[in-house]
Amino acid sequence: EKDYERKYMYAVRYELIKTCKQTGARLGRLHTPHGVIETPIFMPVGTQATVKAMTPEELKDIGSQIILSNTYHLYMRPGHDLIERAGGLHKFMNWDKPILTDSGGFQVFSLGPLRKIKEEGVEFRSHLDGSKHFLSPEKATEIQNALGSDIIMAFDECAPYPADRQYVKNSLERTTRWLERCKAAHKYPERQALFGIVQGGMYKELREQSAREITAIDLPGYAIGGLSVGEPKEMMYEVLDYTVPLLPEDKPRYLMGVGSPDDLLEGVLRGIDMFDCVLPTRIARNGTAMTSQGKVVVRNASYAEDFTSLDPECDCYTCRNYTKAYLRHLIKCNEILGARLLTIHNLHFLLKLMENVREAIREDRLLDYKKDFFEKYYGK
Ligand SMILES: O=c1[nH]cnc2cc3nc(NCc4cccs4)[nH]c3cc12
Ligand SMILES: [Zn+2]
Repeated sequence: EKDYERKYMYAVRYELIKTCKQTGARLGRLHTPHGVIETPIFMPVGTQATVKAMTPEELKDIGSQIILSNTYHLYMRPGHDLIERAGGLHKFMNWDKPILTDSGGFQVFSLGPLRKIKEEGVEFRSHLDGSKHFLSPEKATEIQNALGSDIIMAFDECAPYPADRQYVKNSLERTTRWLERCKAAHKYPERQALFGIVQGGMYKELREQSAREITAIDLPGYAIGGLSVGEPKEMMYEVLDYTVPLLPEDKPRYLMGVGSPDDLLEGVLRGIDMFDCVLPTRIARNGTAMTSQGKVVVRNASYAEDFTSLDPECDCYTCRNYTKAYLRHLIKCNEILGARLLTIHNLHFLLKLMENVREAIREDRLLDYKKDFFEKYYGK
């Protein structure tokens, strides 16, 4: 389309197709400048402008609709200005579908003692060479504007777990002030959608306060942050139980950093539309596969002479062409092909799971699907 058409296009528009009668699950479509995304959706993580070990073509072949990348990492290396001169992140990494970038807050806070938080922003030392840097709502927004991602995340503070109530309250209130500053600094709201992030730790009243404050700021989508930070699963589900209903129905809901198959299903049941997690790609590289029969640690000696497919019920390239014995061999030798083949399978497994979930919502049988999946995958 011509430039003037793009000017009047929404950056991101959520279309709610149906809500499951049995549960809070939703079927939706997310319209973005780089294509339409069917939700609920799992987003593979490509921290340094690559989903590790995968080409864009392989990502498309397994059904990836959108990928994540990281503001902090790309700012540190190769630099957001270089990527801007390359024509933006899509062009730089040759990915023409949607991209979501996290704002860098979480990564900087994960640096631990290397950082100092102030109202203005966060001072930290580079994990690469120890040099001093400063990230603020304005800087994080400027970086994401330069990267050109379709969805950009507000610069927030993900409170550590556990954290005392007063700390979490002060932190969520600063995150709200930082969101206002991100929205004010955002240069291209008509083509990059800024999502706000709800914080509040594990405290019901603070989650309600954060949800009220963040959704009072009109934005194309909202995320739930501050979870998947080491808290018990049941605690995360409880926070979702009372936080998700406070988010507007007509906007996408993104649960950051989640997750494993059970967390994805529990999140969908509670009305979450978008997920991301490094798990499938990370465990693939050290030899663990998610299969229809549950986890298979293919590097275990028991598979040394197992000449059967990784997952008999999977139709991915890896399961159609290689045996567990061969995959084990590759992983033991730390061969690059081992990481590639297990990554292809694990991502395909989660993307296929979400495709099955969308179909189950369409046919109002999500609870049955979840029960069957849990019995096969977790044996319970
Ligand atoms: O509040 C958040 N704000 C912005 N980004 C996040 C990313 C997040 N990722 C996880 N968990 C997944 C993990 C990945 C590596 C260590 S934990 N939790 C997260 C919380 C946030
Ligand atoms: Zn497979």
